[in-house]
Amino acid sequence: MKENHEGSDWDLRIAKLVSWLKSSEYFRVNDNVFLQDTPESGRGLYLKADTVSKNDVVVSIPSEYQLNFHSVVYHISKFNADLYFERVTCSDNDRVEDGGDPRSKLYKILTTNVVSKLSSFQLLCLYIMFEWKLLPFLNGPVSFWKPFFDVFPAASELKSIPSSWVLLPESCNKALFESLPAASMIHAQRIADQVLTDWRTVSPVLQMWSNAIEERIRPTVNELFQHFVHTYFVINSRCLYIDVPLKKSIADNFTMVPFVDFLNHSSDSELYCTPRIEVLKRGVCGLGTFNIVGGNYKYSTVGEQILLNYGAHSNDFLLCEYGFTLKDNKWNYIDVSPEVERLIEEETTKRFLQENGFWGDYTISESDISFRTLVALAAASSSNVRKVEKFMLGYLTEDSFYPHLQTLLQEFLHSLLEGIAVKTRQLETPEFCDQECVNNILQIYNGYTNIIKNHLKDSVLAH
Ligand SMILES: C[S@@+](CC[C@H](N)C(=O)[O-])C[C@H]1O[C@@H](n2cnc3c(N)ncnc32)[C@H](O)[C@@H]1O
Repeated sequence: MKENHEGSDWDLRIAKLVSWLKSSEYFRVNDNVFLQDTPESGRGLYLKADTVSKNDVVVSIPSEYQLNFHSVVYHISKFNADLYFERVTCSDNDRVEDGGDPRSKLYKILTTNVVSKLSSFQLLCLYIMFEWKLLPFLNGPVSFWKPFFDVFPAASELKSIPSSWVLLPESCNKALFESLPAASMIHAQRIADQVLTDWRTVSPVLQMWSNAIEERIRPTVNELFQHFVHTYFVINSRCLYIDVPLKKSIADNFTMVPFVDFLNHSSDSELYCTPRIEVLKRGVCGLGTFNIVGGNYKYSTVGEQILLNYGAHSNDFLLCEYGFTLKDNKWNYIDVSPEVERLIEEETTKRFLQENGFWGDYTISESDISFRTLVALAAASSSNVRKVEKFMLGYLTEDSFYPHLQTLLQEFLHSLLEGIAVKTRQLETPEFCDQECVNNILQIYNGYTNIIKNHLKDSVLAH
């Protein structure tokens, strides 16, 4: 991690966050844990004393301190009576009098019709960006969420996210994008395209709000876009799954939870802490109290990190969504689709695989060469289509293609290793400006190498 969080300013911000959360009697942080910052993974929670065992509550954050589609709609409705969603928008008693707060005027544009067309991401980007980045320029009101915003990561802490290299003209990592493995490059480009789509949707509103700021200090369109990208990746790297009744799409089901978002990731999904949501405790606005509870692993060594599992994610995925990679990651796999597809030279073989739904999506993980990959390689190694068809249907095993398939597989794995060696050597040249970002990519290739070597070892033993 890049930013130094040590020192009194940070301590003060954390103290203010805790004091804000303590306004609710339901806020809890386990007495046995403490917050610490390390150069490797930034802020995280660690064991201070005693133990954290299965089902022990590590953190508990009530609904009204979470940012999600429901709580944002509720907060906007305090300034806009034209925004109405049953049992979500505020009652007339909670509405803010139009007494000079600029939001009473600016939030008017967010009617029920407008808001219901926005995704969770778009609404949260819009709202957080306004309350965090623009409201401070409008003399007077302070956002309810300020203590939460004040502990958000700085833009510099999100610089390892590859989509930002292509989105931000000033990124010094632009050249690195070409060195990404294909899987990361495709994923990062997809995120960058989504950021631009969302920007196109919300930027007219943001620009209108920004025009309310005195011209002398008003952000330019370019600055607005930078704030937007920053806000986008803050949300993306810190959101947690929750059921959002107002929304249908899975991508809309998330919430942002202070303090819980200090927990770092572990690939061991079965062992470490897990979320538990108490939907009956929805409070005045929101989706339920968000608890993190201990899992099967019992924390008993003082100083060890309390970890959460973000999902069964490979290093390609972690880099693109969160901007980090793990040294050991059991969920790593290699997408070898481009390389396998290049091997299939015969047009008839390609058509045969396409017609049978076996074209593309070829992967190799530590434990498996996927069946699809074996079928495609069997088709490349044999001219006997009937035999490949029987293999496809499960009537034959890959051993029926011995020795051609096994030889082709060995050559294929060796050629993958050579390709990785070339990419790795390119990354070791001094032309790249940011070693931390380079190291993340090297760590992905290293994971690939381990997977391939494992299969080469197996195939040598098998034959
Ligand atoms: C939900 S936040 C966790 C808190 C974060 N460390 C902080 O300082 O605010 C997610 C971010 O933490 C970092 N992170 C999480 N798990 C990590 C890990 N195992 N190793 C390195 N960085 C990690 C990544 O930068 C990621 O984007």
